[in-house]
Amino acid sequence: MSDRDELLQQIKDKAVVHGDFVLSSGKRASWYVDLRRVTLDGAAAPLVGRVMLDETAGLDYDAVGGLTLGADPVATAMLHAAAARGRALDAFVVRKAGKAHGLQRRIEGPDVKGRRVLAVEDTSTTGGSVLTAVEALREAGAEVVAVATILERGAAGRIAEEGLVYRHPYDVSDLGLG
Ligand SMILES: O=P(O)(O)OC[C@H]1O[C@H](OP(=O)(O)OP(=O)(O)O)[C@H](O)[C@@H]1O
Ligand SMILES: O=C(O)c1cc(=O)[nH]c(=O)[nH]1
Repeated sequence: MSDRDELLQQIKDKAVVHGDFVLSSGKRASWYVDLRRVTLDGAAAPLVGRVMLDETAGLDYDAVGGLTLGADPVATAMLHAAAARGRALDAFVVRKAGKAHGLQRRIEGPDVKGRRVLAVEDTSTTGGSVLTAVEALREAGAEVVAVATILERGAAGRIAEEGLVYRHPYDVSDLGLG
């Protein structure tokens, strides 16, 4: 089975839940995809790294990250998958709010100023979270070359409005949902 097919099966088996949920945006939904159960799973996380690298092949970036928390294990999975392929890729974490002590950084990790970066998420419904990360990255002087998520849940139009390239290996139709 290909990495892409294997990861899709892992998502179906481990992350999809049905019920009545309030989403990050405040909207309600009858299904939820808890991708943390995949991105923090020992068998699935390496697949996340490889599939997301493959999905973004051809884009020129050397650092990856997004708004904590969902983006964090996506970025580190990509970092490790890249290292296994002999490619140097840094990761970063965008805080939801600035930090008042220590170095008072909003974006943690190697400096992103002047670098070509990829903004990632586990999933994107309205695009609010990933676009918050894009804004913080631009403020910090990074060039955001694209946005990438594991699962596109409805944000494609909003991301396109911002003129950003958007890559995602799966959307809701792959899960038979929506
Ligand atoms: O496209 P959006 O409408 O922004 O929704 C998607 C966001 O919702 C989830 O995070 P959540 O806000 O639950 O926070 P967490 O990452 O800290 O768990 C998910 O990880 C995305 O970041
Ligand atoms: O919109 C969200 O908050 C959201 C949807 C979803 O399926 N999974 C998730 O982690 N967040």
